Amino acid sequence: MKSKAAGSKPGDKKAQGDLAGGMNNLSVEEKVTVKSKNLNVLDEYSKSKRKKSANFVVIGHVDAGKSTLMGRLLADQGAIDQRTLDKYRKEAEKIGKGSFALAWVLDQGSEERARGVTIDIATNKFETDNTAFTIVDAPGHRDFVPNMIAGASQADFAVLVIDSSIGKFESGLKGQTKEHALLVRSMGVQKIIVAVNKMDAVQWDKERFTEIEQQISSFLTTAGFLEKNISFIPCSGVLGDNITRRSEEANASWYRGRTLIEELETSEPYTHALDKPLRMTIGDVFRGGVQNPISISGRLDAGSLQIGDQILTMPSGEKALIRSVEVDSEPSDWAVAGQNVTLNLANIDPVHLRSGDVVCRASAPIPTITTFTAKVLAFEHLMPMLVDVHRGRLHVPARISKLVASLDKASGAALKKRPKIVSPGTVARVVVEMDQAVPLEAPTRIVLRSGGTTVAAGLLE
Ligand SMILES: Nc1nc2c(ncn2[C@@H]2O[C@H](COP(=O)(O)OP(=O)(O)OP(=O)(O)O)[C@@H](O)[C@H]2O)c(=O)[nH]1
Repeated sequence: MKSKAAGSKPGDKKAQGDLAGGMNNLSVEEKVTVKSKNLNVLDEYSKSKRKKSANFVVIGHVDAGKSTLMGRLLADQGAIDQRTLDKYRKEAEKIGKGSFALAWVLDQGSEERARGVTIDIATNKFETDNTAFTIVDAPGHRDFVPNMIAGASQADFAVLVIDSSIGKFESGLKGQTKEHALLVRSMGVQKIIVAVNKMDAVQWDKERFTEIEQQISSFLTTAGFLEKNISFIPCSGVLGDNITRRSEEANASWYRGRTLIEELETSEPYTHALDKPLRMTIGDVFRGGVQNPISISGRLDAGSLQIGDQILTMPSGEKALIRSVEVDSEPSDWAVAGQNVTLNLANIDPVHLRSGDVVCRASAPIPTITTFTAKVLAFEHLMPMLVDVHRGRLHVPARISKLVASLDKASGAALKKRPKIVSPGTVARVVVEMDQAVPLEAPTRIVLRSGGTTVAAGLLE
């Protein structure tokens, strides 16, 4: 994964903070205590002008224009400098793919450039006045569904990109459009913004837009999205209409709604449980030198923390002290849920830290469990069978031990109790037993895989 997520190497001078200097004679613990300010983090957060953070996943059929649209968003928001953009444009023209230049802002791998298809998940960041956004660009190609699931598992909301051109909308609807939308909903994403893209290719035809709006809207509501959480924007990634600027008069003059960026700004991250117990899933572990032995990075799922706090890591049950904190690669005294952070730790052996482990506090530890019930969307036939449970980068051998019921997608009501088999496209409640105890609690997003294929994805109950 080409993640550019927060995280400097622990050898960085900056990460060591000013713990050195005149405090060389103190033990690590004493140094940390000296640095700790004992802040009321939630007060600090509400006083601070710090921007809220939001992650969104971009989904849609192959070639719907996802990368171009997001490249446009990044370029217009100033996240890409003009020189880089010009360079991409020149390179693209050299191999006769001029129109791909914007997409390259996201699809940075050379293999992807040659094929013009997004393979991996790229994370990209941009900011507005109020929010720091991270885009997880999900690929539209059929083979890449597992990557898209990883993207969806980090998302606060989704942008569904639809190709409005004649024939393309229809084939997309039969292709990944529905599959992706159903998947993000099953993973607990509640809000979806539909970018009705390539409107330039249908001469900004209002009737075409309305037809697409009606069809997608009826599908999304049966997939369990509430009408108030769905919005539609007629736009063109290539031309930039209704992305960060209003459409030209001659184009969608009939549209008075929000631009994509305005819609993103009004989308509140769905769970930033600031006042809940601390939870942070470790993404990466960095080992450094003697001075600065160990750092971890990841996103704070819930709660808050500050320099000097003692944390507990699960499942090892080991404690550690927070020496320094970085939020989005900038030094900070504290961090709250929703932020991407790097923590430099003291008093812990790195063998106790692995990506996928969970950071919490001894006063409110995350439970470690071996059995759970989940509401999942099936991609393959489900029956009592062996599976691997994936949560972020954690994966554990397990088995589906019981099919409790198949469920109505919209209401979640039981349709059939104790089915013998659940067919693809069905939402079901299942019981899963894992081979080892794992730190997991509701409503974590999980994926079930078997023999290298994703068989189901959903939420722990
Ligand atoms: N007319 C028109 N063409 C567009 C627009 N946006 C993208 N395209 C073209 O559509 C094709 C696919 O665009 P991409 O941005 O690569 O599509 P994608 O959805 O990211 O594709 P994958 O990464 O393969 O899933 C390219 O030829 C683009 O130039 C648009 O707004 N209008």
